[in-house]
Amino acid sequence: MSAPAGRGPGSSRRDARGRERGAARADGRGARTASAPSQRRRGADAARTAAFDVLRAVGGSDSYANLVLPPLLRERRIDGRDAGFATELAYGALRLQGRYDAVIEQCAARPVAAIDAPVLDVLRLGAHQLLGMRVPPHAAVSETVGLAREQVGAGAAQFVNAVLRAVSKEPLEVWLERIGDAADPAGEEPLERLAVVESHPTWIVRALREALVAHGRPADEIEALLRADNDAPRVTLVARPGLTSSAEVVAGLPESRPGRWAPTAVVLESGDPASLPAVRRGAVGVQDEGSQLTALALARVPVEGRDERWLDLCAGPGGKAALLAALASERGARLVANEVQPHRARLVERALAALPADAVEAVRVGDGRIVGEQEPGAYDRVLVDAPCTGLGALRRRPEARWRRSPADLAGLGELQRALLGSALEAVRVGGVVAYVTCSPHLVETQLVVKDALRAAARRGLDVEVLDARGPLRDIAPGIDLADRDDAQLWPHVHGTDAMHLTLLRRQG
Ligand SMILES: C[S@@+](CC[C@H](N)C(=O)[O-])C[C@H]1O[C@@H](n2cnc3c(N)ncnc32)[C@H](O)[C@@H]1O
Repeated sequence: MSAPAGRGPGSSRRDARGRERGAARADGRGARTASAPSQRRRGADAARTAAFDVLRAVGGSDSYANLVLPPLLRERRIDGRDAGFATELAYGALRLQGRYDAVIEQCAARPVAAIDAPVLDVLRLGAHQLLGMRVPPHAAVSETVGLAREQVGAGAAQFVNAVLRAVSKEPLEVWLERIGDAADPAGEEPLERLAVVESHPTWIVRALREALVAHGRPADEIEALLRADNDAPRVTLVARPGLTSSAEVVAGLPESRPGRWAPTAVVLESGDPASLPAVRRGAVGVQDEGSQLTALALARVPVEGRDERWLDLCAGPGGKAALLAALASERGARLVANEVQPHRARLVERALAALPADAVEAVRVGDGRIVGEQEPGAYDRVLVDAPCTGLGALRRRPEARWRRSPADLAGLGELQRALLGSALEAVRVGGVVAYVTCSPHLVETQLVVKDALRAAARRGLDVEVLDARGPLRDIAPGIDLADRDDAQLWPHVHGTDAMHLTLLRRQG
């Protein structure tokens, strides 16, 4: 379902010049900010309406919140604190949807499946203001009731009023106790309790806990991990070597600081990265610090002899390709970036545009599964940043946890095995392959590597698993890694996405 009629760009809330009606926000006359909601009296404000439209687009037409919201804010000229409010409201309501639905069910005395979808979205927004943001209860209820009246109708507004008043009667801690008890009345299903309280599907909680344990971390860290998934991540920038440095970026941006691990990383404390001149000219990109570490580790691990041709097998949209090409350029090597989807290959071209021409041999559109057969032994370093469930980046993709299902693992697993198999053919003897996922799910990480090594052995390839801790510790001294050859990063430990890295060398 698309955004409700009349609420999209150019709707009745915009005047003939496309400006927000009534508020004269840009002039400051009578401005109402989302962060001072108690001062508002009528209807729904622009920030809440934007958040509502995002939830509708995500729930109704399978859109991605982080693709819908930024252009919507730009079109409606919502900026500054209002933009921050709309973002926190939409993303928070989506991340914590499981928790809020359980609260709403108790207050509405009916299952959420029996509530019309637009009304449920309004209730989720109200619940997040009451239980997840510091919006005064009176303002949260009255503004959200106004939103319901405007978007769904008077009858719905009454229902929303009654439910949100009930929600507002208890603080978050009481609700967490109640929904936890409802999920686990006998006290025998702690994962069910955790799943509802920390707002993750149970299968994901189980998979994340297994991955923690397999990587030498205590099972009870799962709670901290789920909480980290519920926090809004900071924007991390990558300073592309040869084009700029993290020190230069930090010196030019008062609202930034160096990253924790990667020498290329800069944390942006506030502001829109797209507006930064260095980002516009391609010297700097937006990239999670864990992603940076995986690309840096592939470039760091020693190879014997020739080190001239590097391959990024699954390159779109090009974040790691741009970092790899920058690193390749520094030592006279060249990158081939391959991507199966033409529109994503175009994004790779754009990401690589700022790099010296001799750093990039080609950006190709092609199926990575056959590159090994087409170009056996042609590359010195190969990155397989495999398509995956993205369970390691749930904090960045607020709706992803509700979209994914265990059934996704089968199709992705087949693709991941084929891509890694192809990479092991494409790398020369003595060269290295990095297998990377932004998922810690063991089926996508350890199991894929195990199967791909077995299949490679059947084809007569001799492949050694390298200790990824060496290059990672060279890059990030003191980084906390398990006592295993492969490396798993975690949001609650490292502050990065839960990136997985296995490094492999062709021995024969
Ligand atoms: C995890 S993303 C890569 C992210 C990228 N390395 C970056 O840092 O921006 C996986 C990519 O693999 C691509 N892909 C999926 N199947 C593929 C295939 N058979 N061959 C090559 N690329 C494929 C997807 O379209 C997607 O762009």
